[in-house]
Order: sequence, then structure tokens, then C-alpha cells
Amino acid sequence: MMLKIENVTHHYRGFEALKNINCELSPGIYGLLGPNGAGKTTLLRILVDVIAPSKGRVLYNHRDISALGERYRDVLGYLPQEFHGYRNFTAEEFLKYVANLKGLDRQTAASRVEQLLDMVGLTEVRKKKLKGFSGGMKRRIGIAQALLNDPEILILDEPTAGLDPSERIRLRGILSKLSKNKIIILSTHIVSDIEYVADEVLLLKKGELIQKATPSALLGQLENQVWRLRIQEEELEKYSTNYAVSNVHQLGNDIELRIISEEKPNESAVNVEPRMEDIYVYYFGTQKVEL
Ligand SMILES: Nc1ncnc2c1ncn2[C@@H]1O[C@H](COP(=O)(O)OP(=O)(O)OP(=O)(O)O)[C@@H](O)[C@H]1O
Repeated sequence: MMLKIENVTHHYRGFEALKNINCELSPGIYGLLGPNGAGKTTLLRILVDVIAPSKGRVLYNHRDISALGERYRDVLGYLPQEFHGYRNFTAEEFLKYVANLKGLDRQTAASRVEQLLDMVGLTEVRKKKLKGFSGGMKRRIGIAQALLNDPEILILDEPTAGLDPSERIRLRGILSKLSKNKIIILSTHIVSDIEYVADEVLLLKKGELIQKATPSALLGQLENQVWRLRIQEEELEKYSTNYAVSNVHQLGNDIELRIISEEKPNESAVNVEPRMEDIYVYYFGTQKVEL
């Protein structure tokens, strides 16, 4: 199974949101990482055939998805960025309703709904209406509805938005179990979401795919370039102007900085293991560093 993105460019009224994206995806988990406005949602909406690219095409097993139509949708599961479900449906009713739309027979639907409610931890509230759900619960029901047809391709736009830390961990577990024989693409601007689950990370910056690599290959790029050092508070301005700073930590009157630099930034600096947060800062920069 293969999904191929070929020369995909997308314009919104003259604004180029995606610039000539090329990439091939085989089964595995892909983390699409980029700051707000990088083009993640646009790319995902093209991959689920909700919008057509201005240029280029997407191929599923060598066939253009726009020509496959319904046959492509049959193998697709999608959690949009804005997902609310139907307020007056209970969790169970909603999933059964979507199962019906996806063409599952009653018996398959009933067992699948039960299995998915359990998987996302919503069995206890299955008789509750969605309008009473928290943001995290809505996200989880959204993930469950995307999985109803046991899709080969699962596309999750910010699946962890609104989830608390334990829900995030649960989601990682769900995704890792699913990954065999599926192409799973999840978008996020939160590094820790993908650090542990992604087989490959796609870095999107201002509409361009700037990296496609395994987390360890990305981390390897910053080998011997991440430093921890202590400075005085008044030196902060100088360091944050001259270096990419990935963490600032106040320690009494001193400040402990984590910075990315090819050269040792000062005598006291100690080399430390790169983390995905360093990768993010290296490629996307940070807001102005302040205490
Ligand atoms: N319908 C639209 N009309 C005009 N411009 C749009 C439209 N949708 C998105 N854009 C612009 O295209 C760019 C990419 O948007 P997109 O939503 O794909 O980014 P994103 O990486 O998903 O961002 P976020 O993390 O904030 O969701 C942004 O500059 C956005 O303002």
C-alpha cells in the first residue's frame, strides 16, 4: 500500500499555502509537524480529497484519488481539526449513525462501536449526549468515528488538541497498536505528541516540506550541537539574539539555557543529548525569549 504526493501546490486566492510537495508514504505513523499556518491542515484536506490541489496530484496505489472517489473514501478515516459530532446524539448513537453512513451492517456496527468505545475509554459515558462532553472526550469520540471502517489510511488533524496528559498517553498507545498495515498521518504543533509514536516526521514550514526523516535521524542532525550553560540574567538578551534557544530555566539569580550552536557557546557550556524540542527550535525558531 502506498500514498504518493506528487508536485502538490495549493493557492488560496493567490496565497501559496503549499509549495510543490513531493513525498511517498508506506504503512507506518507519520507526524506532520509545523507551526501555525505552515499548511498542515491544507495538506491533510488534500489527502482526504476534501479540497483539490491547485497543482499536482495524490496517488493511492498508483491511482489518482480524485478519480477513485468513493473507493478511496472506503479506505479512509479522518478526524478534522474542527470536530463536534451531533450535540443531541449519545456517544453510542453517534458512532452507530456514522457506522451506518459508512455502510457497516448492523451486527458489525454494534460490535465495532463497542470495541471502539472501549479503546478510547468512553464505554462508561456511552449513553451521555455529546453536548455534555469535554473537549478531550469530543476528540476521543472523533478518533473513534475515524476508525469505524477499519481504514487503511487514517488522517488525524491535531488529534491531541484539548487532551490532558493521560489522554495523550492513551492516544499514543492506541496509535501504536493500530499502525500495522495502515498509513497514519497526524498533524500537530506539539513536539511531544510525535516524539514517541512517529516512525517518520514530516516538517512543514511556510508551505514547504523541509524534512522527512525518522526521529532518530533528525536528532542525529544536531549531535554535538546542543548545549546547556549557565549565564547571568543580564546576558540573556545577548544569548537569545545570537543563538537558537530551546529552553530557559531560572535558577536562583542565574539562568540555565539550552541552546543550539555548532560552536561551544562559552567555557562552561556542556554538550547534551538533542531532543525533538531542539529540532523544532532549530527549524522553526522561537518566539522572543523572555523570563
Ligand atoms: N480557506 C482559506 N482561505 C485563505 N487562506 C487560507 C484558507 N485556509 C488556510 N489559509 C491560509 O493558508 C495557510 C496555511 O493554513 P493551514 O490551516 O493549512 O495551516 P496549519 O499548519 O494547519 O495551521 P494551524 O496549526 O494553525 O492549523 C495559512 O496562512 C492560512 O491563513
